[in-house]
Amino acid sequence: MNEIKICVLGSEGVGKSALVVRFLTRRFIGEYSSSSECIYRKRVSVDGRQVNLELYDPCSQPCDGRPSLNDQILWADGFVVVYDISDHSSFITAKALVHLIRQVHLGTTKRDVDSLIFLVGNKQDLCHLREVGREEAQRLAAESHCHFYELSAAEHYQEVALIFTKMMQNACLDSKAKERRRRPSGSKSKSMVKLINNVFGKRRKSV
Ligand SMILES: Nc1nc2c(ncn2[C@@H]2O[C@H](COP(=O)(O)OP(=O)(O)OP(=O)(O)O)[C@@H](O)[C@H]2O)c(=O)[nH]1
Repeated sequence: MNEIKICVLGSEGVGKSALVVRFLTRRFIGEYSSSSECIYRKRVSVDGRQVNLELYDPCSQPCDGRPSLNDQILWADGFVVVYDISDHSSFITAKALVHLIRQVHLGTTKRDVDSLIFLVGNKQDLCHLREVGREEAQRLAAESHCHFYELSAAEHYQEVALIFTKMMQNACLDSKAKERRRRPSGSKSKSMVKLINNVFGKRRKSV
């Protein structure tokens, strides 16, 4: 795999841009434009392998030419689904997004993307305003077989970097597994052809 596409989804203001910018620049800036969508491109090393990372941060405001949610989901290999721990409605949206991603991929690409969905509770620094319990989010992650992290883009760099790194590693493993699944059947059919040729070749000789 030479390319990994990650889409960051979640309701308005949960900190999607903050997470992406934190990962790419190590900085927390505070205010980000929400009227434009961005695809960030970066060449990264994943377990010693060079890959092109594309990170999609969609805009929450309606804007011209914005791809539909389904198209965004089909475009991506992996998903960071973000909610704000101090806003329960954002968790409900995250839950719906996790279910939608699984449905869309299982229905259209027949891909099991469970290992490539990361549910992320952001704004952990606002725990005095917490509306979403850790256990509630852990339950959703367990039911949906996806990964779960809680962090603060404002305060943590290492945790943010870990999420994106793990996601890229999983995407590479997923593509390797796919290649392996394809290869044995290819070599099996090749050896089957060889076997058939041998059998018929021998018969022809004996005639
Ligand atoms: N306290 C706190 N505030 C945060 C954190 N992450 C982001 N914010 C703030 O939350 C607000 C929204 O952050 P954005 O990164 O613009 O959120 P978004 O999800 O990209 O927003 P839209 O593009 O409008 O959907 C900003 O004021 C950020 O400073 C965090 O970890 N802690």
